[in-house]
Amino acid sequence: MEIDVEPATMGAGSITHKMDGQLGAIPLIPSSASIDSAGLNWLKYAIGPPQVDSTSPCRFSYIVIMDSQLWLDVFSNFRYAVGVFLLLSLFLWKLVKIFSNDNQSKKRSFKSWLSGYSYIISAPEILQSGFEKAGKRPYTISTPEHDQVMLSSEKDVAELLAVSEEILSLHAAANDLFRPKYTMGGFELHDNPKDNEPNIHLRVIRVILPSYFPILQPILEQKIRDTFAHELISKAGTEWKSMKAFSGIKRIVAAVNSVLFVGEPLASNPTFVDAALQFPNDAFTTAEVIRMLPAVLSAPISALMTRRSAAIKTMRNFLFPLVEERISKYPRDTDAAEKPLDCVQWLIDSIPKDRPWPTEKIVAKICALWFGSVHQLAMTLTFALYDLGTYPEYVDPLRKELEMHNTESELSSLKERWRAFDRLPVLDSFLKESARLHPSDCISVRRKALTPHMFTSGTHIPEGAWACVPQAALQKDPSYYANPETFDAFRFVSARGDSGDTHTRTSNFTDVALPFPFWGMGKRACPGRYHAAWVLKLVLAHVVLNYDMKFSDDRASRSFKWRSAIVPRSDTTLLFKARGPDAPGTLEV
Ligand code: HEM
Repeated sequence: MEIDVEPATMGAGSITHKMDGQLGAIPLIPSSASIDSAGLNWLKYAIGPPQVDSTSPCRFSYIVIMDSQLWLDVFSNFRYAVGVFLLLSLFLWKLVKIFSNDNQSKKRSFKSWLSGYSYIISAPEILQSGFEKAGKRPYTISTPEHDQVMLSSEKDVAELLAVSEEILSLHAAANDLFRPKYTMGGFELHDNPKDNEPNIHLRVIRVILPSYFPILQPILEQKIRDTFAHELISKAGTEWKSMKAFSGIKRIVAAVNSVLFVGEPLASNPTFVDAALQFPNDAFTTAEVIRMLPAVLSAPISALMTRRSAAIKTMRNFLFPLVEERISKYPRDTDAAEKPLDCVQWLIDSIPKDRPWPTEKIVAKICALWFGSVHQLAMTLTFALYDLGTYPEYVDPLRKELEMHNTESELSSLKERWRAFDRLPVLDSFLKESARLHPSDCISVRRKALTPHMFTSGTHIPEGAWACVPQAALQKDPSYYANPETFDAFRFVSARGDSGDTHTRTSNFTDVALPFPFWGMGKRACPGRYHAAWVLKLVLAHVVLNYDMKFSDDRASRSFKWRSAIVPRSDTTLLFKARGPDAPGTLEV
């Protein structure tokens, strides 16, 4: 099969060249897989999960055929069954429309339909081979909804970041992706022109929260300890306990984030935490379905799939009284020491005195922050644990480093201990290497053209098209990384070996740069990256210090792909064995 990849329009002309696609033959889905009703995983039932050959991640294939047990599983979940049914109907409807055209346009529309829809099931391969052929020149990829111009040279990306947001906008791209009008109870992600303080909530996450990391770390460690233990299921006759990796980790991340966002006691209220986890899950899944349906179906289908925004409504029902109570209980002049330490409070305290916000706006900003805070973090953490299971040779160096940290920082102040923890080189490098090779998305820095834009190189972004950076390809680019396909947890430290104390970092996990666009780039680079890196380190440290860990099986494929996303499969189980009474406890700060 051939897939179209067009070099981006250079000035007036546009050339099209073809690449060999990598769609191919077809393995079967294990029928024992069970539905993770909370995740995006229903999609694998619609197209079948790719079986990735771990030695050559680019060669994989899909199946559209399923066994009867799988169909039973799908149709036992009414909402997902409706989604699958509608998508299949849409495919058929489009095909009928195409084949009712005259011969010439039949061929043309079938080709563009095919290349757009190839993107849904093979985006990682299309993006990678486009990158290899283009050699850092811009190239264009078709998706079912719009064209994407991929930029990867220093010059093009610097220019992309400098263009005004009224021309190339992240928030407009996010609105297209997540359809918040239908999936998030009505609020929009894009900048409201009447909002004079559009960035206050971002500052809370980027600046204020990190300043409290040292004080909050012991509280978070306790939460991680408790939630982790709660997620483990004992198996009779063995010391090993099991956890469904992705769903367990999502619940751990939601619990930890709840402490940081709303504080106790709400963070321990299961109804709130469940709704807060369900809200982004519902939004992602529903947005995927309605993106592909005619606009007229967006409202009824989203109402059906989100059960009339049940999760976000529950979340808001908790947040409204919380915000109002905080405003009345802690007036501005309250001593800071008496105030709760969480994002709700810091946001309230950051609002300009002379321009108070309505409760509705505070709640909407908290929900917007929450939306970005769970999924990518949970996917990154799941992939990091997969890497720990796949490359057990790094457990010892990580343990040594963490145990030494525990001993050395026993008598230090909270701040000094946190700083030392934050600087642990092997832990930081391991996570960065895991994110480099296993990002949860092959694309970063998405910007939608609100008006047409011409780059100085002559690359043209038409209105409605997106300019993006091919993250996964850049993170494996041999011009940036030696042996780019090799997992090397010491890649970002000065020395290789397992004596953690002799290492110093050559770059940081949270650094933002073109060879590592994991956090995006420019002034929109992820404001939650310090929070994310901190939580990743705390959970990984907890696992390494307290447990031996392994996979419950040795299957090759532990993720599935949908568009440019790479999502952990819900049926991977991890096994954990406590290291015994002599093992050092969790990290002490
Ligand atoms: C591993 C976890 C995470 C990854 C990989 C990640 C990645 C990203 C990326 C790629 C962007 C777009 C940047 C750009 O286009 O230049 C972004 C934006 C954003 N992220 Fe994250 N993120 C993560 C965790 C978080 C967390 C924990 C929070 C909140 C606590 C958060 C909040 C946000 C927000 C609010 C934006 C939009 C920024 C803006 O509007 O200017 N992210 N993130």
